[in-house]
Amino acid sequence: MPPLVVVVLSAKDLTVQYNGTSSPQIQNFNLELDGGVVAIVGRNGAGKSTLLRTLVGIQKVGAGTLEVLGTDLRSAGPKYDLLSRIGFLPQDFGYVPSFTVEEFVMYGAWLKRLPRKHIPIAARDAIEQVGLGSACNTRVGKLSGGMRRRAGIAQAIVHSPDLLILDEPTSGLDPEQRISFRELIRSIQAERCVILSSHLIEDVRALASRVLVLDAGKNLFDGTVPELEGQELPNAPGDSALERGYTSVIAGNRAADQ
Ligand SMILES: Nc1ncnc2c1ncn2[C@@H]1O[C@H](COP(=O)(O)OP(=O)(O)OP(=O)(O)O)[C@@H](O)[C@H]1O
Repeated sequence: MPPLVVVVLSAKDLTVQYNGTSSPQIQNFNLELDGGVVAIVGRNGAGKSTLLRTLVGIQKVGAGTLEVLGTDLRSAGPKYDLLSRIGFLPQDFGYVPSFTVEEFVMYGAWLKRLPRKHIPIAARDAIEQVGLGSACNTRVGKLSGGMRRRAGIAQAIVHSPDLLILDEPTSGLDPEQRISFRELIRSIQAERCVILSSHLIEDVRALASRVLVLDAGKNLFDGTVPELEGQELPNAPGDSALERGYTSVIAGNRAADQ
């Protein structure tokens, strides 16, 4: 018998529009996902954060359908069960500056309804995984930007979510930490699906089993890293085949729009 494929996410003709804007920020977006690490790339304002915010129910679905871990995101009412299975690191995440790293991560675990007796150990584990063990008692407000982002990643993984959604997780990390972050994602990807947005092509190449190129809210490309490299057009700008493939996809779409 073939293995059972569990659909993590299914979006069909998904359209999302902020109130007061004249056109949708996400247009007819389609995606079926059953695992792996998916990287969403696109220029500033392409709609990456809007899409990720919609996947976790912060931004509402305009039209089309969206199911995440079997929950229909168009349905009304609280979605505690779904949210307890998702880890989300927004681009600009909130924190109480006076909390220590440990308190910050424990608070995240409590919000995710982890049983009280498991919280201290889960928090310690997550903090160790992001390499912040020695900063456990440091106040979050005193951390450097990159260290604070690592604390954010620890908070996102503390409840061992089935789906991890990270908005530009490596921005502000130093090269060593970016390498550690990739190792962390590799170590957790076997058990859970990861969706991340990134402007950093090396991170995409190192991590992604699937890449989506988003431009003006449209999904222009959905495939593997080698397939995106294969989109390269003659004279396309970029320092690597992947960058050239990416710029070619964007340029091809602009030419088609004119
Ligand atoms: N709250 C909002 N209200 C109205 N428009 C918004 C809002 N948030 C974002 N937008 C608009 O939606 C579009 C997509 O923005 P979004 O932040 O999703 O892009 P992005 O791809 O994540 O960009 P970046 O790479 O700069 O983070 C942009 O045109 C942006 O101006």
